[in-house]
Amino acid sequence: MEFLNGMRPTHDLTYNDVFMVPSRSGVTSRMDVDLRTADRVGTTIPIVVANMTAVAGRRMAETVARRGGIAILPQDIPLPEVRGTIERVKASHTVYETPIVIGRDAPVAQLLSVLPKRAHRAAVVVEDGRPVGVVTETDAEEVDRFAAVGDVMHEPRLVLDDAVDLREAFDRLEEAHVRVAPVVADGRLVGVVTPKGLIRSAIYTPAVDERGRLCVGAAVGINGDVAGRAAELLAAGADVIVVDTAHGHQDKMLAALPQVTRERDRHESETGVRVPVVAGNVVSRAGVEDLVDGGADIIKVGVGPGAMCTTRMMTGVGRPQFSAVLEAAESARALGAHVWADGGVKYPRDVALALAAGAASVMIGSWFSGTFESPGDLVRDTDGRLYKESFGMASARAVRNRTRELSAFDRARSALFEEGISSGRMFLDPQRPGVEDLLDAIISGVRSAFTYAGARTIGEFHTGAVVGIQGAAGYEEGRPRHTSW
Ligand SMILES: NC(=O)C1=CN([C@@H]2O[C@H](COP(=O)(O)OP(=O)(O)OC[C@H]3O[C@@H](n4cnc5c(N)ncnc54)[C@H](OP(=O)(O)O)[C@@H]3O)[C@@H](O)[C@H]2O)C=CC1
Ligand SMILES: Nc1nc2c(ncn2[C@@H]2O[C@H](COP(=O)(O)O)[C@@H](O)[C@H]2O)c(=O)[nH]1
Ligand SMILES: [K+]
Repeated sequence: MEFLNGMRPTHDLTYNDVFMVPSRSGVTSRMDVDLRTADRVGTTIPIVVANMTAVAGRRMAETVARRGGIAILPQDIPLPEVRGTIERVKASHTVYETPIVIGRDAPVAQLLSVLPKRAHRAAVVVEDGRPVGVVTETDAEEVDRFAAVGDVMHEPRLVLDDAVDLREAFDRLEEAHVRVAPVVADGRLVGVVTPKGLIRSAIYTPAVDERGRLCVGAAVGINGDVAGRAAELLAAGADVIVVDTAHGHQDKMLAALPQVTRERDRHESETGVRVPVVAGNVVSRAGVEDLVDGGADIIKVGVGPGAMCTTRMMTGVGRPQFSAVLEAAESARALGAHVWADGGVKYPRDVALALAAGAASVMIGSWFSGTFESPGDLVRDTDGRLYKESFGMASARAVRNRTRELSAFDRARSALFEEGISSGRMFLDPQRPGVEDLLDAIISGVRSAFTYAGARTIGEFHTGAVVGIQGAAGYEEGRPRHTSW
């Protein structure tokens, strides 16, 4: 990346402080852009879902991996649960969406509580493994909540065989005027498809492991039995291990990290699979160097930009994220390592700018918590707007959960040191309520940014992007106006 006209920033920059100027481009189509990442994680788009309890669960993980990204399961989730989640993500189909299955005798009230769990918002009634009914929210409108699903469902108008070609499947859905259809293999339900999902399957390449199963990562903290948890995560099939703490440039991290890389090396010698290790968070050259020295392949960068994060206001500590990523990426590159830009992403432009600064991938938390696929329950506010509750991993709420093994006194004391919001409201965008809708926006924005820079790959974008510095008025000028002024 270079600064426009050799400009030299006089202070550290946030994403809002910068813009990119177009360069002469030989990339004439946005479809010619290849967004595979160089960090050896297996992602085909540079998007990582943050290890936050309100964001990364099973549905998020499989949905994002199907489109080429990866989710990191948080360090606070008990091991048996993490194992089960990894197993189920790996068992999910790489093309077809996981169906919501409901019994014929289940009450409509139950149906309505499970429908928002998937963006396709339809459930399938299955008998002996075969789809015998499909039921949507419309079917349940103005029906008694205690009525049985069997009374409101309709027979599937279209059932597709799993050998069907994606284009043909799309045409058949359109012809049948069907919004969602079950897919079967030997008559048994294996998934569902929607027209939009089929188009996405033609655009995105799933992130898969060496055995062709969807990828998912998992995090470990720096306290407790770090080596033990890392070994368990590797045995469970995690495709990347994230060693994560607020202050990544501290002795405890530097002691924990080699324990994890040792387990990773042992796993490699036993299985032949090398699982990348990510460590963070840091924002300085020295921090990057020490973590790479400790064996990390990827450095997670960002202190304070997160939406749920109060660190900067509590401590004054942190660093404007664009400059943090720029410096960290430069140091990491010199050492053969990579950087994930973590936190503060609110628009597709922020992802493009993080990549311009040199990130291999970009981690997103809160923005994705406001989607159907995040783990929380869907809630409606007094104005009827749908939202999910989000909370920071250093909030009193998360700390209380993480320290549940400690004495009441120690738990209460730890919770005093909160550096995060305990109850944020992340509203679902009515136009983009699913995480795949957000991915579509992000990826189309990023592909477009690459063509403006004349870059076909993330590597070319790292070198080719030209970045200028702007004031608040420059940023404001770029915002759309939905009403007159
Ligand atoms: N990117 C960011 O800006 C931040 C991210 N987070 C996220 O919150 C989650 C929890 O992280 P974390 O709070 O580190 O909890 P952890 O459970 O990982 O514990 C942190 C450990 O580091 C010690 N420590 C020393 N200095 C600090 C410090 N300044 N802040 C926090 N801990 C410190 C703590 O000891 P003791 O408690 O005795 O001080 C404790 O032993 C992680 O997912 C992390 O990414 C949290 C804050 C900032
Ligand atoms: N200081 C805190 N940082 C937090 C907390 N919970 C998460 N985080 C960090 O934010 C990013 C995600 O950023 P977002 O803007 O996309 O939401 C996450 O990966 C953590 O590094 C917290 O409680 N305090
Ligand atoms: K913040």
